[in-house]
Amino acid sequence: MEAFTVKVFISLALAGVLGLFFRLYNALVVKPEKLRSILRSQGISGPPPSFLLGNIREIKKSRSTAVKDSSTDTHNCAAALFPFFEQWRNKYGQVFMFSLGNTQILHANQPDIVREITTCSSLDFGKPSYLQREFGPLLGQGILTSNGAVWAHNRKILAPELYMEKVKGMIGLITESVDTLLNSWRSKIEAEGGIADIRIDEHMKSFSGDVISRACFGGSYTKGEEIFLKLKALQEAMSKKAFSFIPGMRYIPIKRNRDAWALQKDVRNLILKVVSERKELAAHEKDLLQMVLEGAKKSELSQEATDNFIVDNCKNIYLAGYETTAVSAVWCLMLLAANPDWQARVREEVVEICKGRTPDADMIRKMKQMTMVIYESLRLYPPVPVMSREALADMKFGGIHVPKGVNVWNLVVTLHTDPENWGPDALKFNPERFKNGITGACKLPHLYMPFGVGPRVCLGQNLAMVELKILISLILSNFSFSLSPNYKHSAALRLLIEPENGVNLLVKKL
Ligand code: HEM
Repeated sequence: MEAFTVKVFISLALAGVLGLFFRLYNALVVKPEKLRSILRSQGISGPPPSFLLGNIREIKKSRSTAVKDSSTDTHNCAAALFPFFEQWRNKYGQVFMFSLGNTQILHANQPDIVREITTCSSLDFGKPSYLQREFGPLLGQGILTSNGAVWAHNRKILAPELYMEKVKGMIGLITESVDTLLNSWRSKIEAEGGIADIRIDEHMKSFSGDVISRACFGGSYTKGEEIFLKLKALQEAMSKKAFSFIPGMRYIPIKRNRDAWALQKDVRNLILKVVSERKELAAHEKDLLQMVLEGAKKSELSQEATDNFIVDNCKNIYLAGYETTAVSAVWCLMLLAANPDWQARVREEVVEICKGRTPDADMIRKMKQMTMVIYESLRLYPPVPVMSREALADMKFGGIHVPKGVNVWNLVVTLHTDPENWGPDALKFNPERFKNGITGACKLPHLYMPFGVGPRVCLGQNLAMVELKILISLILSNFSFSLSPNYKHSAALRLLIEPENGVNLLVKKL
Protein backbone atom coordinates (compact mmCIF):
# COMPACT_ATOMS: atom_id res chain seq x y z
CA MET A 1 0.00 0.00 0.00
CA GLU A 2 2.79 2.29 1.02
CA ALA A 3 4.73 1.53 -2.20
CA PHE A 4 1.57 2.27 -4.19
CA THR A 5 1.14 5.67 -2.49
CA VAL A 6 4.77 6.52 -3.19
CA LYS A 7 4.30 5.56 -6.87
CA VAL A 8 1.18 7.73 -7.16
CA PHE A 9 3.00 10.61 -5.52
CA ILE A 10 6.01 10.27 -7.83
CA SER A 11 3.74 10.05 -10.91
CA LEU A 12 1.84 13.16 -9.84
CA ALA A 13 5.07 15.04 -9.18
CA LEU A 14 6.44 13.99 -12.58
CA ALA A 15 3.21 15.05 -14.29
CA GLY A 16 3.45 18.40 -12.48
CA VAL A 17 7.07 18.94 -13.52
CA LEU A 18 6.29 17.95 -17.11
CA GLY A 19 3.24 20.25 -17.15
CA LEU A 20 5.36 23.13 -15.84
CA PHE A 21 8.05 22.37 -18.40
CA PHE A 22 5.55 22.46 -21.27
CA ARG A 23 4.00 25.68 -19.97
CA LEU A 24 7.40 27.33 -19.74
CA TYR A 25 8.43 25.96 -23.14
CA ASN A 26 5.24 27.34 -24.62
CA ALA A 27 5.65 30.76 -22.97
CA LEU A 28 9.36 31.12 -23.66
CA VAL A 29 9.78 29.45 -27.04
CA VAL A 30 6.60 28.45 -28.90
CA LYS A 31 4.44 31.54 -28.39
CA PRO A 32 7.16 34.17 -29.02
CA GLU A 33 8.28 32.31 -32.16
CA LYS A 34 4.68 32.11 -33.41
CA LEU A 35 4.24 35.88 -33.00
CA ARG A 36 7.57 36.59 -34.67
CA SER A 37 6.78 34.33 -37.61
CA ILE A 38 3.46 36.15 -38.21
CA LEU A 39 5.35 39.45 -38.31
CA ARG A 40 8.16 37.95 -40.44
CA SER A 41 5.63 36.68 -42.98
CA GLN A 42 4.67 40.34 -43.55
CA GLY A 43 8.26 41.33 -44.30
CA ILE A 44 8.99 42.70 -40.80
CA SER A 45 12.37 41.66 -39.43
CA GLY A 46 14.59 42.51 -36.48
CA PRO A 47 17.62 41.43 -34.45
CA PRO A 48 17.59 37.68 -33.68
CA PRO A 49 16.64 37.16 -30.02
CA SER A 50 18.51 34.88 -27.65
CA PHE A 51 16.79 32.42 -25.31
CA LEU A 52 15.22 34.02 -22.19
CA LEU A 53 16.82 37.43 -22.68
CA GLY A 54 15.58 38.29 -26.16
CA ASN A 55 17.61 41.34 -27.24
CA ILE A 56 18.38 42.65 -23.75
CA ARG A 57 22.11 41.95 -24.10
CA GLU A 58 22.45 43.97 -27.33
CA ILE A 59 20.48 46.79 -25.76
CA LYS A 60 22.81 46.92 -22.76
CA LYS A 61 25.92 46.73 -24.93
CA SER A 62 24.73 49.44 -27.26
CA ARG A 63 23.86 51.70 -24.30
CA SER A 64 27.26 51.25 -22.70
CA THR A 65 29.02 52.47 -25.86
CA ALA A 66 26.55 55.27 -26.68
CA VAL A 67 27.78 58.84 -26.83
CA LYS A 68 26.49 60.69 -23.75
CA ASP A 69 24.35 63.75 -24.23
CA SER A 70 26.74 65.86 -22.17
CA SER A 71 26.27 69.36 -23.60
CA THR A 72 23.40 71.72 -22.87
CA ASP A 73 23.72 73.22 -26.38
CA THR A 74 22.12 70.29 -28.16
CA HIS A 75 19.73 67.80 -26.63
CA ASN A 76 19.73 64.33 -28.05
CA CYS A 77 18.20 61.95 -25.52
CA ALA A 78 17.23 59.45 -28.20
CA ALA A 79 20.83 58.89 -29.31
CA ALA A 80 22.10 58.65 -25.75
CA LEU A 81 19.36 56.45 -24.32
CA PHE A 82 18.12 54.40 -27.26
CA PRO A 83 21.14 54.03 -29.59
CA PHE A 84 20.05 50.50 -30.55
CA PHE A 85 16.87 51.84 -32.17
CA GLU A 86 18.89 53.88 -34.62
CA GLN A 87 21.09 50.86 -35.40
CA TRP A 88 18.09 48.56 -35.89
CA ARG A 89 16.19 51.08 -37.94
CA ASN A 90 19.17 51.44 -40.28
CA LYS A 91 19.47 47.69 -40.58
CA TYR A 92 15.85 46.48 -40.63
CA GLY A 93 13.84 49.49 -41.81
CA GLN A 94 11.35 51.90 -40.22
CA VAL A 95 9.11 49.17 -38.82
CA PHE A 96 10.96 46.36 -37.06
CA MET A 97 10.53 43.88 -34.23
CA PHE A 98 12.65 42.95 -31.22
CA SER A 99 12.24 41.06 -27.94
CA LEU A 100 12.51 42.02 -24.29
CA GLY A 101 12.65 38.67 -22.52
CA ASN A 102 9.73 36.79 -24.01
CA THR A 103 7.76 39.94 -24.85
CA GLN A 104 7.63 40.63 -28.57
CA ILE A 105 7.70 44.28 -29.55
CA LEU A 106 6.82 45.93 -32.81
CA HIS A 107 8.48 49.30 -33.17
CA ALA A 108 6.36 51.47 -35.44
CA ASN A 109 7.29 55.15 -35.47
CA GLN A 110 5.80 55.83 -38.92
CA PRO A 111 3.46 58.84 -38.75
CA ASP A 112 0.42 57.10 -40.28
CA ILE A 113 0.80 54.05 -38.04
CA VAL A 114 1.29 56.26 -34.97
CA ARG A 115 -1.96 58.03 -35.78
CA GLU A 116 -3.85 54.75 -36.11
CA ILE A 117 -2.37 53.32 -32.92
CA THR A 118 -2.93 56.32 -30.72
CA THR A 119 -6.50 56.89 -31.80
CA CYS A 120 -7.53 53.25 -31.81
CA SER A 121 -10.23 52.59 -29.23
CA SER A 122 -11.60 49.32 -30.54
CA LEU A 123 -11.45 46.18 -28.43
CA ASP A 124 -9.29 46.58 -25.37
CA PHE A 125 -6.44 48.16 -27.21
CA GLY A 126 -6.12 51.72 -26.05
CA LYS A 127 -9.49 51.68 -24.36
CA PRO A 128 -9.82 54.60 -21.92
CA SER A 129 -9.36 53.38 -18.39
CA TYR A 130 -12.09 53.61 -15.80
CA LEU A 131 -10.06 56.27 -14.05
CA GLN A 132 -9.93 58.39 -17.11
CA ARG A 133 -13.61 58.16 -17.90
CA GLU A 134 -14.71 58.90 -14.37
CA PHE A 135 -12.10 61.19 -12.91
CA GLY A 136 -10.86 63.21 -15.84
CA PRO A 137 -13.10 66.18 -15.05
CA LEU A 138 -12.01 66.38 -11.45
CA LEU A 139 -8.42 66.72 -12.49
CA GLY A 140 -9.29 69.44 -14.93
CA GLN A 141 -8.84 67.16 -17.92
CA GLY A 142 -11.31 68.84 -20.16
CA ILE A 143 -11.25 70.78 -23.35
CA LEU A 144 -12.81 74.20 -23.40
CA THR A 145 -14.89 74.15 -26.58
CA SER A 146 -15.71 77.18 -28.71
CA ASN A 147 -19.11 77.66 -27.04
CA GLY A 148 -17.51 77.71 -23.61
CA ALA A 149 -18.65 74.24 -22.52
CA VAL A 150 -16.16 71.76 -21.26
CA TRP A 151 -15.93 68.49 -23.07
CA ALA A 152 -14.53 65.87 -20.79
CA HIS A 153 -13.45 62.34 -21.44
CA ASN A 154 -16.61 60.78 -20.19
CA ARG A 155 -18.40 62.89 -22.76
CA LYS A 156 -20.51 64.56 -20.11
CA ILE A 157 -20.69 68.28 -20.54
CA LEU A 158 -19.44 70.02 -17.44
CA ALA A 159 -20.55 73.57 -16.84
CA PRO A 160 -17.57 75.92 -17.23
CA GLU A 161 -18.15 77.34 -13.71
CA LEU A 162 -17.86 73.88 -12.24
CA TYR A 163 -14.69 73.27 -14.19
CA MET A 164 -13.20 76.56 -13.01
CA GLU A 165 -14.23 75.68 -9.46
CA LYS A 166 -12.19 72.50 -9.64
CA VAL A 167 -9.19 74.24 -11.15
CA LYS A 168 -9.40 76.95 -8.46
CA GLY A 169 -9.43 74.31 -5.73
CA MET A 170 -6.33 72.81 -7.21
CA ILE A 171 -4.56 76.17 -7.53
CA GLY A 172 -5.07 76.82 -3.81
CA LEU A 173 -3.47 73.57 -2.80
CA ILE A 174 -0.63 73.86 -5.32
CA THR A 175 0.23 77.36 -4.08
CA GLU A 176 0.43 76.10 -0.49
CA SER A 177 2.86 73.38 -1.58
CA VAL A 178 5.01 75.87 -3.52
CA ASP A 179 5.18 78.16 -0.46
CA THR A 180 6.83 75.38 1.55
CA LEU A 181 9.44 74.98 -1.20
CA LEU A 182 10.11 78.72 -1.50
CA ASN A 183 10.62 79.04 2.25
CA SER A 184 13.13 76.22 2.32
CA TRP A 185 15.09 77.86 -0.56
CA ARG A 186 15.04 81.24 1.24
CA SER A 187 16.46 79.68 4.41
CA LYS A 188 19.19 77.90 2.43
CA ILE A 189 20.15 81.11 0.64
CA GLU A 190 20.38 83.00 3.92
CA ALA A 191 22.38 80.22 5.54
CA GLU A 192 24.82 80.15 2.61
CA GLY A 193 25.40 83.92 2.56
CA GLY A 194 23.17 85.11 -0.29
CA ILE A 195 23.66 82.44 -2.92
CA ALA A 196 22.93 78.74 -2.49
CA ASP A 197 23.94 75.70 -4.50
CA ILE A 198 20.70 73.69 -4.44
CA ARG A 199 20.20 70.15 -5.71
CA ILE A 200 16.61 70.71 -6.82
CA ASP A 201 15.48 67.13 -7.58
CA GLU A 202 14.30 66.16 -4.09
CA HIS A 203 12.63 69.57 -3.64
CA MET A 204 10.59 69.02 -6.81
CA LYS A 205 9.64 65.54 -5.69
CA SER A 206 8.45 66.74 -2.28
CA PHE A 207 6.43 69.47 -3.97
CA SER A 208 4.78 67.14 -6.46
CA GLY A 209 4.20 64.47 -3.81
CA ASP A 210 2.56 67.03 -1.58
CA VAL A 211 0.21 68.17 -4.36
CA ILE A 212 -0.77 64.67 -5.36
CA SER A 213 -1.35 63.63 -1.73
CA ARG A 214 -3.68 66.57 -1.22
CA ALA A 215 -5.48 66.05 -4.54
CA CYS A 216 -6.04 62.40 -3.76
CA PHE A 217 -6.75 62.40 -0.08
CA GLY A 218 -7.94 65.93 0.64
CA GLY A 219 -8.21 66.45 4.39
CA SER A 220 -6.52 63.12 5.13
CA TYR A 221 -3.46 64.06 3.14
CA THR A 222 -1.00 63.38 5.95
CA LYS A 223 -2.18 59.76 5.73
CA GLY A 224 -1.79 60.15 1.98
CA GLU A 225 1.84 61.11 2.49
CA GLU A 226 2.42 58.00 4.56
CA ILE A 227 0.90 55.85 1.80
CA PHE A 228 2.94 57.73 -0.68
CA LEU A 229 6.27 56.99 1.05
CA LYS A 230 5.41 53.30 1.02
CA LEU A 231 4.53 53.47 -2.66
CA LYS A 232 7.88 55.09 -3.35
CA ALA A 233 9.64 52.27 -1.53
CA LEU A 234 7.49 49.78 -3.45
CA GLN A 235 8.45 51.36 -6.75
CA GLU A 236 12.13 51.07 -5.81
CA ALA A 237 11.72 47.46 -4.71
CA MET A 238 9.90 46.60 -7.94
CA SER A 239 12.59 48.20 -10.10
CA LYS A 240 15.21 46.03 -8.35
CA LYS A 241 13.34 42.78 -8.94
CA ALA A 242 15.82 40.45 -10.58
CA PHE A 243 14.92 38.71 -13.85
CA SER A 244 11.38 40.07 -13.70
CA PHE A 245 11.07 39.44 -17.46
CA ILE A 246 11.15 35.67 -16.83
CA PRO A 247 7.57 34.41 -16.53
CA GLY A 248 6.67 33.30 -13.04
CA MET A 249 9.75 34.91 -11.45
CA ARG A 250 7.68 37.39 -9.52
CA TYR A 251 5.99 34.53 -7.62
CA ILE A 252 9.24 33.06 -6.28
CA PRO A 253 9.79 34.05 -2.63
CA ILE A 254 13.30 35.50 -2.97
CA LYS A 255 14.11 38.44 -0.68
CA ARG A 256 13.35 41.18 -3.21
CA ASN A 257 9.94 39.71 -3.98
CA ARG A 258 9.18 39.26 -0.29
CA ASP A 259 10.05 42.92 0.40
CA ALA A 260 7.82 44.04 -2.46
CA TRP A 261 4.93 41.85 -1.24
CA ALA A 262 5.23 43.23 2.30
CA LEU A 263 5.12 46.79 0.98
CA GLN A 264 2.17 45.99 -1.28
CA LYS A 265 0.30 44.68 1.74
CA ASP A 266 1.16 47.77 3.80
CA VAL A 267 -0.02 50.12 1.06
CA ARG A 268 -3.26 48.20 0.64
CA ASN A 269 -3.96 48.23 4.38
CA LEU A 270 -3.17 51.93 4.70
CA ILE A 271 -5.46 52.89 1.80
CA LEU A 272 -8.29 50.70 3.09
CA LYS A 273 -7.85 52.21 6.58
CA VAL A 274 -8.36 55.71 5.21
CA VAL A 275 -11.42 54.42 3.36
CA SER A 276 -12.99 52.86 6.45
CA GLU A 277 -12.29 55.95 8.57
CA ARG A 278 -13.92 58.03 5.90
CA LYS A 279 -16.99 55.80 5.81
CA GLU A 280 -17.33 56.11 9.58
CA LEU A 281 -17.12 59.88 9.40
CA ALA A 282 -19.52 59.88 6.43
CA ALA A 283 -17.27 62.55 4.93
CA HIS A 284 -18.13 63.82 1.51
CA GLU A 285 -15.00 65.47 0.33
CA LYS A 286 -14.74 65.88 -3.39
CA ASP A 287 -11.21 64.64 -3.62
CA LEU A 288 -10.04 61.80 -5.79
CA LEU A 289 -10.51 59.20 -3.12
CA GLN A 290 -14.17 60.15 -2.79
CA MET A 291 -14.60 59.84 -6.56
CA VAL A 292 -13.00 56.41 -6.48
CA LEU A 293 -15.29 55.38 -3.62
CA GLU A 294 -18.39 56.58 -5.43
CA GLY A 295 -17.26 54.76 -8.57
CA ALA A 296 -16.79 51.58 -6.57
CA LYS A 297 -20.21 51.95 -4.94
CA LYS A 298 -21.93 52.21 -8.33
CA SER A 299 -20.34 49.04 -9.64
CA GLU A 300 -21.71 45.72 -8.45
CA LEU A 301 -18.42 44.20 -7.42
CA SER A 302 -17.69 41.77 -4.61
CA GLN A 303 -16.10 43.25 -1.47
CA GLU A 304 -12.67 41.98 -2.46
CA ALA A 305 -12.98 43.29 -6.04
CA THR A 306 -14.19 46.64 -4.66
CA ASP A 307 -11.15 46.86 -2.39
CA ASN A 308 -8.84 45.99 -5.28
CA PHE A 309 -10.51 48.61 -7.42
CA ILE A 310 -10.00 51.31 -4.78
CA VAL A 311 -6.41 50.37 -4.03
CA ASP A 312 -5.43 50.09 -7.72
CA ASN A 313 -6.94 53.44 -8.63
CA CYS A 314 -5.17 55.22 -5.77
CA LYS A 315 -1.86 53.59 -6.71
CA ASN A 316 -2.32 54.53 -10.35
CA ILE A 317 -2.80 58.18 -9.60
CA TYR A 318 0.21 58.31 -7.32
CA LEU A 319 2.57 56.52 -9.62
CA ALA A 320 1.43 58.33 -12.75
CA GLY A 321 1.33 61.81 -11.28
CA TYR A 322 4.21 62.10 -8.88
CA GLU A 323 7.59 61.67 -10.53
CA THR A 324 6.40 62.69 -13.99
CA THR A 325 5.58 66.18 -12.76
CA ALA A 326 8.68 66.44 -10.56
CA VAL A 327 11.03 65.37 -13.37
CA SER A 328 9.34 67.76 -15.83
CA ALA A 329 9.88 70.62 -13.38
CA VAL A 330 13.55 69.69 -12.93
CA TRP A 331 14.23 69.59 -16.70
CA CYS A 332 12.38 72.83 -17.25
CA LEU A 333 14.32 74.67 -14.54
CA MET A 334 17.59 73.22 -15.88
CA LEU A 335 16.77 74.58 -19.34
CA LEU A 336 15.83 77.99 -17.95
CA ALA A 337 19.09 78.07 -16.00
CA ALA A 338 21.08 77.15 -19.13
CA ASN A 339 19.23 79.78 -21.19
CA PRO A 340 19.24 83.04 -19.18
CA ASP A 341 17.61 84.96 -22.06
CA TRP A 342 14.52 82.73 -21.78
CA GLN A 343 14.62 82.91 -18.00
CA ALA A 344 14.47 86.71 -18.21
CA ARG A 345 11.74 86.58 -20.85
CA VAL A 346 9.45 84.30 -18.84
CA ARG A 347 10.12 86.25 -15.62
CA GLU A 348 9.17 89.48 -17.35
CA GLU A 349 5.91 87.88 -18.51
CA VAL A 350 5.12 86.59 -15.00
CA VAL A 351 5.84 89.98 -13.39
CA GLU A 352 3.70 91.75 -15.98
CA ILE A 353 0.74 89.37 -15.59
CA CYS A 354 0.81 88.70 -11.84
CA LYS A 355 1.98 92.13 -10.62
CA GLY A 356 3.21 90.57 -7.37
CA ARG A 357 -0.02 88.66 -6.72
CA THR A 358 -0.35 84.89 -6.37
CA PRO A 359 -1.19 83.46 -9.81
CA ASP A 360 -4.85 82.56 -10.35
CA ALA A 361 -6.58 80.65 -13.15
CA ASP A 362 -6.87 83.74 -15.36
CA MET A 363 -3.23 84.71 -14.97
CA ILE A 364 -2.07 81.17 -15.67
CA ARG A 365 -4.03 81.10 -18.90
CA LYS A 366 -2.30 84.26 -20.08
CA MET A 367 1.27 82.94 -19.57
CA LYS A 368 2.19 82.31 -23.19
CA GLN A 369 6.01 82.40 -22.97
CA MET A 370 5.78 80.08 -19.99
CA THR A 371 3.65 77.58 -21.95
CA MET A 372 6.14 77.70 -24.83
CA VAL A 373 9.06 76.92 -22.51
CA ILE A 374 7.22 74.03 -20.82
CA TYR A 375 6.21 72.57 -24.20
CA GLU A 376 9.78 72.80 -25.45
CA SER A 377 11.12 71.22 -22.29
CA LEU A 378 8.61 68.35 -22.59
CA ARG A 379 9.59 67.97 -26.25
CA LEU A 380 13.31 67.54 -25.56
CA TYR A 381 12.92 65.65 -22.27
CA PRO A 382 9.56 63.84 -22.31
CA PRO A 383 9.52 62.04 -18.94
CA VAL A 384 7.69 59.06 -20.47
CA PRO A 385 9.94 58.03 -23.37
CA VAL A 386 7.83 55.24 -24.90
CA MET A 387 4.14 54.81 -25.66
CA SER A 388 3.44 51.17 -25.36
CA ARG A 389 0.26 49.22 -26.09
CA GLU A 390 -0.43 45.52 -26.00
CA ALA A 391 -2.71 44.05 -28.66
CA LEU A 392 -5.28 42.21 -26.57
CA ALA A 393 -6.77 40.77 -29.77
CA ASP A 394 -5.57 40.39 -33.35
CA MET A 395 -5.53 43.86 -34.90
CA LYS A 396 -4.51 45.71 -38.03
CA PHE A 397 -2.49 48.93 -38.17
CA GLY A 398 -1.17 50.62 -41.29
CA GLY A 399 -1.82 47.41 -43.18
CA ILE A 400 0.18 45.36 -40.66
CA HIS A 401 -1.56 42.43 -39.02
CA VAL A 402 -0.59 42.69 -35.33
CA PRO A 403 -1.31 39.38 -33.61
CA LYS A 404 -2.73 39.23 -30.08
CA GLY A 405 0.07 39.46 -27.51
CA VAL A 406 2.44 41.70 -29.47
CA ASN A 407 3.35 45.03 -27.85
CA VAL A 408 3.45 48.05 -30.12
CA TRP A 409 5.94 50.77 -29.25
CA ASN A 410 6.20 54.36 -30.34
CA LEU A 411 9.43 55.96 -29.26
CA VAL A 412 8.37 59.41 -28.08
CA VAL A 413 11.88 60.93 -27.76
CA THR A 414 12.68 60.05 -31.36
CA LEU A 415 9.38 61.43 -32.61
CA HIS A 416 10.02 64.63 -30.64
CA THR A 417 13.42 65.29 -32.20
CA ASP A 418 12.94 64.13 -35.78
CA PRO A 419 14.28 66.93 -38.04
CA GLU A 420 11.79 65.86 -40.75
CA ASN A 421 9.00 67.01 -38.48
CA TRP A 422 10.63 69.76 -36.40
CA GLY A 423 13.15 71.24 -38.82
CA PRO A 424 16.96 71.42 -38.76
CA ASP A 425 17.08 72.86 -35.22
CA ALA A 426 15.17 69.86 -33.80
CA LEU A 427 17.88 69.18 -31.20
CA LYS A 428 18.09 72.79 -30.01
CA PHE A 429 16.19 74.44 -27.17
CA ASN A 430 14.02 76.92 -29.04
CA PRO A 431 10.66 77.59 -27.31
CA GLU A 432 9.93 80.16 -30.03
CA ARG A 433 8.85 77.28 -32.28
CA PHE A 434 5.69 76.98 -30.12
CA LYS A 435 4.65 80.62 -30.58
CA ASN A 436 1.66 79.46 -32.65
CA GLY A 437 0.93 76.47 -30.45
CA ILE A 438 1.74 72.82 -31.14
CA THR A 439 0.17 72.85 -34.59
CA GLY A 440 2.40 75.74 -35.63
CA ALA A 441 5.56 74.11 -34.25
CA CYS A 442 5.87 71.12 -36.56
CA LYS A 443 4.48 69.50 -39.69
CA LEU A 444 2.68 66.61 -37.94
CA PRO A 445 1.43 67.75 -34.52
CA HIS A 446 0.06 64.31 -33.62
CA LEU A 447 3.67 63.19 -33.23
CA TYR A 448 4.11 65.51 -30.22
CA MET A 449 2.92 63.44 -27.28
CA PRO A 450 4.51 64.18 -23.90
CA PHE A 451 1.18 63.29 -22.30
CA GLY A 452 0.32 60.55 -24.78
CA VAL A 453 -2.52 61.01 -27.25
CA GLY A 454 -5.86 59.46 -28.08
CA PRO A 455 -8.19 57.67 -25.74
CA ARG A 456 -5.53 56.97 -23.11
CA VAL A 457 -4.08 60.44 -22.98
CA CYS A 458 -2.75 61.47 -19.56
CA LEU A 459 -5.52 62.07 -17.11
CA GLY A 460 -3.57 64.63 -15.11
CA GLN A 461 -2.32 66.67 -18.06
CA ASN A 462 -4.08 69.87 -17.06
CA LEU A 463 -3.27 69.48 -13.41
CA ALA A 464 0.40 68.94 -14.34
CA MET A 465 0.48 72.04 -16.55
CA VAL A 466 -1.13 74.16 -13.82
CA GLU A 467 1.32 72.76 -11.24
CA LEU A 468 4.31 73.53 -13.45
CA LYS A 469 3.12 77.04 -14.27
CA ILE A 470 2.46 78.00 -10.65
CA LEU A 471 5.70 76.48 -9.46
CA ILE A 472 7.88 78.08 -12.12
CA SER A 473 6.16 81.46 -11.97
CA LEU A 474 6.63 81.68 -8.20
CA ILE A 475 10.26 80.56 -8.42
CA LEU A 476 10.93 83.10 -11.19
CA SER A 477 9.33 85.95 -9.31
CA ASN A 478 11.33 85.24 -6.16
CA PHE A 479 14.73 84.02 -7.37
CA SER A 480 17.21 84.11 -10.19
CA PHE A 481 19.24 81.01 -10.92
CA SER A 482 21.99 79.57 -13.10
CA LEU A 483 23.57 76.14 -13.57
CA SER A 484 25.95 75.28 -10.76
CA PRO A 485 29.52 74.18 -11.64
CA ASN A 486 28.48 70.96 -9.85
CA TYR A 487 25.90 70.17 -12.55
CA LYS A 488 26.99 67.45 -14.96
CA HIS A 489 24.55 67.19 -17.83
CA SER A 490 23.47 63.67 -18.76
CA ALA A 491 20.08 62.06 -19.24
CA ALA A 492 19.43 58.61 -17.79
CA LEU A 493 16.62 56.19 -18.34
CA ARG A 494 15.26 54.93 -15.06
CA LEU A 495 11.51 54.50 -15.03
CA LEU A 496 11.41 57.95 -16.63
CA ILE A 497 13.96 60.10 -18.44
CA GLU A 498 15.76 61.79 -15.57
CA PRO A 499 18.93 63.84 -15.11
CA GLU A 500 21.54 61.17 -14.36
CA ASN A 501 23.40 63.26 -11.78
CA GLY A 502 20.51 65.40 -10.57
CA VAL A 503 20.35 69.14 -11.23
CA ASN A 504 22.27 71.67 -9.13
CA LEU A 505 21.34 75.33 -9.44
CA LEU A 506 22.99 78.41 -8.01
CA VAL A 507 20.03 80.33 -6.60
CA LYS A 508 19.82 83.85 -5.22
CA LYS A 509 16.95 86.06 -4.11
CA LEU A 510 15.79 88.76 -6.49
C1 HEM B 1 4.26 66.54 -16.58
C2 HEM B 1 3.65 65.56 -15.95
C3 HEM B 1 3.07 64.34 -16.60
C4 HEM B 1 3.45 63.70 -17.74
C5 HEM B 1 4.59 64.05 -18.68
C6 HEM B 1 2.53 62.59 -17.91
C7 HEM B 1 2.58 61.72 -18.98
C8 HEM B 1 1.69 60.67 -19.14
C9 HEM B 1 1.74 59.75 -20.25
C10 HEM B 1 2.73 59.81 -21.40
C11 HEM B 1 0.73 58.87 -20.07
C12 HEM B 1 0.43 57.66 -20.93
C13 HEM B 1 -0.54 57.99 -22.00
C14 HEM B 1 -0.65 56.86 -22.95
O1 HEM B 1 -0.18 55.75 -22.70
O2 HEM B 1 -1.23 57.14 -23.97
C15 HEM B 1 0.06 59.20 -18.84
C16 HEM B 1 -1.02 58.51 -18.33
C17 HEM B 1 -1.61 58.81 -17.14
N1 HEM B 1 -1.34 59.90 -16.33
FE1 HEM B 1 0.07 61.29 -16.65
N2 HEM B 1 1.63 62.59 -16.87
C18 HEM B 1 1.92 63.63 -16.05
C19 HEM B 1 1.24 64.00 -14.91
C20 HEM B 1 0.17 63.32 -14.38
C21 HEM B 1 -0.54 63.71 -13.17
C22 HEM B 1 -0.24 64.94 -12.33
C23 HEM B 1 -1.51 62.74 -12.96
C24 HEM B 1 -2.54 62.59 -11.88
C25 HEM B 1 -2.81 63.38 -10.99
C26 HEM B 1 -1.40 61.79 -14.04
C27 HEM B 1 -2.21 60.70 -14.18
C28 HEM B 1 -2.15 59.82 -15.23
C29 HEM B 1 -2.98 58.62 -15.32
C30 HEM B 1 -3.99 58.14 -14.30
C31 HEM B 1 -2.66 58.00 -16.53
C32 HEM B 1 -3.24 56.72 -17.10
C33 HEM B 1 -4.39 57.06 -18.04
C34 HEM B 1 -4.97 55.82 -18.68
O3 HEM B 1 -4.25 54.85 -18.84
O4 HEM B 1 -6.13 55.84 -19.02
N3 HEM B 1 -0.38 62.17 -14.88
N4 HEM B 1 0.64 60.31 -18.30
